[in-house]
Amino acid sequence: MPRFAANISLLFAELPYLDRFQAAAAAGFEAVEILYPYELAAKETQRALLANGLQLLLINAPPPNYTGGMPGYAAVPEGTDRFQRDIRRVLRYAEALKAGKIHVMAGYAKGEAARQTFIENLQWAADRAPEQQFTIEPLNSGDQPGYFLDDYNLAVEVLDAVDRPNVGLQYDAYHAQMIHGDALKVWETFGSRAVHVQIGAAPGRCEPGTGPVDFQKLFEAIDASGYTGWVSAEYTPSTRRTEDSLGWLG
Ligand SMILES: O=C(O)C(=O)[C@H](O)CO
Ligand SMILES: [Mg+2]
Repeated sequence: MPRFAANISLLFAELPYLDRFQAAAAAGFEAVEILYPYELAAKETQRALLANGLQLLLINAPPPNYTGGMPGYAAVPEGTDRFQRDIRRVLRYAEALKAGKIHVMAGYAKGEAARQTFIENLQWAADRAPEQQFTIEPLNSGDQPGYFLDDYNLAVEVLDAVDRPNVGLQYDAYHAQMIHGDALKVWETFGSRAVHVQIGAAPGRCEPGTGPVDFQKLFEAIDASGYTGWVSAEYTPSTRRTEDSLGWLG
């Protein structure tokens, strides 16, 4: 079985932010990801990680957060100044929190200029912080209408054009199933490009087992592929308490 981590922006969301770290550790997780840790000074998140012996796997760029923030500027042709400013800030957070990976969000844009902008911005970020691993993740257009990166084929075309060792694919079973209708097949086709993995059932984005994706098979395929990184649970629990949604961990 893969090593599982908790995305504490979605899991344990019934608790105040700083209480989620202890809850994740008590549930047996040793690693977490946080989509938008920017509402507090990095020091506070750092303390919570340390106090609970947790490793931080991933944060999103850009700030600020879900509520009101744009989902990135990396592919927005007129957004390059904003993109670079955001990346500088995110890198400060990532350094303070020892975040292993930064998910760079593409934003709302379409067409050739957007594609070129995305490629050049990713190259800029990759060259500015060669020690930092960056990821890109296709998001389904039902949740994010107009989001540039909405397909796994497009993601690998972009990665090939970016051609930097520190920019890779973030595979998410929920989005893969929503976009292409078969999360397992998407893994089999594109999994070799993945540097980070997230899971959630589709279409409800609840815990594994609440939709048609066969997670047992998916976990076996992930193991068989040689992927040795973390698999992060990124879903909205169907239960009131997150702990009660964790039966799939076995
Ligand atoms: O929506 C997702 O699946 C993500 O991982 C994004 O990072 C959301 O911000
Ligand atoms: Mg995801």
